[in-house]
Amino acid sequence: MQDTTVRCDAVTMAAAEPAAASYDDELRRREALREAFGDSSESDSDAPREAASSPLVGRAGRERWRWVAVPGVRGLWLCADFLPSDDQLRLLAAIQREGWFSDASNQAMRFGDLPPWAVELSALVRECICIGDVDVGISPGWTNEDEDACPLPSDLLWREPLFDQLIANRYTPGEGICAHVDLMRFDDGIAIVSLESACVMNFSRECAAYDTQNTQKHGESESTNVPVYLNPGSLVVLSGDARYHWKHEINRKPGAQLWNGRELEQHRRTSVTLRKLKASPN
Ligand SMILES: O=C(O)CCC(=O)C(=O)O
Ligand SMILES: [Fe+2]
Repeated sequence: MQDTTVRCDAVTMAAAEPAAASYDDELRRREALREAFGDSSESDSDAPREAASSPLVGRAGRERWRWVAVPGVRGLWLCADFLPSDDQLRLLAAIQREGWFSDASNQAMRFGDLPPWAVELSALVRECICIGDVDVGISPGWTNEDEDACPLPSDLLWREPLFDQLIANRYTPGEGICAHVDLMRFDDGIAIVSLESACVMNFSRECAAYDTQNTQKHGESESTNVPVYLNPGSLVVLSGDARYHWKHEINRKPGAQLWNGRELEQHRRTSVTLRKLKASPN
């Protein structure tokens, strides 16, 4: 067991030393560009500016951004089409180039000085939250103008840096992550990008059980479960209730990955989780 990211199967971890964070500057964006496209794209003066400023997503991706509030879990938002397929491949290639994963290691953590592609990804998460369409769906009592009707409260959205910690997880078929709430040393506002195999992430909340007079049954509780389908290229954002009061879990044991009554085919899955460390008390 490590961190709160309790993998259901044995994993090892390649952790880096914390390093000083310098976040969103132009130099890093350029490095990210080189990383994703190679040197040639920078010297290509005919390249459109939009493409040059964001290697992980083209304009087509941006136009599709649509946020859905997951019914029943306050603070849980899904953007299913965050990364189009070619951008997913580019992100995977950038992760692959880090050389983090091997037979013995399927998780990597980085603190502070994130790789350029992760800095770029963080900026893209912010942009997606800012400009993506919002659909509050059947969330009771919300309108699209509500403070709640935004994937991240503005104090989290505009903090600097937005994220300074990442975990990349690689799951082979059958491997998942046990139910957990992320450690309290991480601040509110967590983003998870899914790549490769689709999966169902289950959110569960312990609720006290009540009898017919609505009095709590001694020592009893019931669990509310909300399954969320995470397709490759999707982004989920957790804050508030979803981050602190709901556990999340991916159970990929045979028979457990059910969606619309059918079992999902399992392949390798890679995810990138972005978080922000809480300031340490001096
Ligand atoms: O792999 C995922 O999608 C979730 C990872 C996670 O929950 C974590 O690292 O805390
Ligand atoms: Fe987690």
